[in-house]
Amino acid sequence: MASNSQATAPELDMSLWTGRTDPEPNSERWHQKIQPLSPTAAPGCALLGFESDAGVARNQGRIGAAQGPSALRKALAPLAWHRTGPAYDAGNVRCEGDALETAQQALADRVAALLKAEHFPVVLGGGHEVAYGSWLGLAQHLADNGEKAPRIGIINFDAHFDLRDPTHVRSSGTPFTQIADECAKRGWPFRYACLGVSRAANTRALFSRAAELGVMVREDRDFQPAQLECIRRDLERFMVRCDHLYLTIDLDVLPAGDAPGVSAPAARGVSLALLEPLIETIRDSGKLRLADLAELNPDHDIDSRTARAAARIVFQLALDT
Ligand SMILES: N=CN[C@@H](CCC(=O)O)C(=O)O
Ligand SMILES: [Mn+2]
Ligand SMILES: [Mn+2]
Repeated sequence: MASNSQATAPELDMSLWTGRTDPEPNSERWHQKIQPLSPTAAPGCALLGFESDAGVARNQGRIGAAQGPSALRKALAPLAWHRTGPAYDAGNVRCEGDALETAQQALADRVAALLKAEHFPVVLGGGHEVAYGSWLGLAQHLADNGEKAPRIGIINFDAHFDLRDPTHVRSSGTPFTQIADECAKRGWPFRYACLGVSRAANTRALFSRAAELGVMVREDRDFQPAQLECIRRDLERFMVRCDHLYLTIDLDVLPAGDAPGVSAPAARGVSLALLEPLIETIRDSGKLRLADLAELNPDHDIDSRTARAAARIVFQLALDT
């Protein structure tokens, strides 16, 4: 629960979960199966919204991602149900005004509680400032469990490194530098893979910082069908060196035509057809503890394309058979 008045946890609103109902047996859709999270719920996939675009505003981007969680739920609601385990709606954490740090801490507390209850949290952003709160929740949980220096692997599908200098402004452009700083403070290794990076959208300073931090980088142009197996093998080598994985997907990694509803659309991007097999590899690794989706901005979406792509990714991540 949010611990103060600046980041509130609005009542769970299940009214977004509507859609087509088929009369045949075995024809359920997400809106018929998802349940409001209760404290005694059996372990399952728990969706938690992060209603924030304060980080995007600070990063001089196009605001609107605070409405992302609702748009994503609406797009997921009518999708067919293929899970065996339960799925829950855990409500939202809302960032009030510019109170980003408070909201990130509230998100971390909620994520840590979900992990403690053995759920698989999928956080629905929100700008990519969601990543700092998500990671902090996993870190809190692992520290509470007595892990001294957990090897957390962060896998970010993104056109951007989001490794800007956070000294003066902490924003949607700084979460991974903030995490690197936090890891250094704690004496934890920082393991970060950033896949789908656009060279044109990231300065030389950002490439240098990525190199200094030992980031695994694959550019958007590396994603060719013939190279997919090679990228998968590299990713597997990265994952072997980690105990726990945190997957974060910035929807601006997709081509702008597929995902116009983001703050900073990618001129080139990587298609979902190429990303999906890698997401499945990560899902099936046995190490994935937490995932989030960032930057869905319904104000700039066209015919819910971005929301539908995001929902498809959540659908895929939640498959357990
Ligand atoms: N999360 C956003 N990241 C990008 C935005 C780039 C832009 O607005 O053009 C970044 O800071 O690099
Ligand atoms: Mn991005
Ligand atoms: Mn990003």
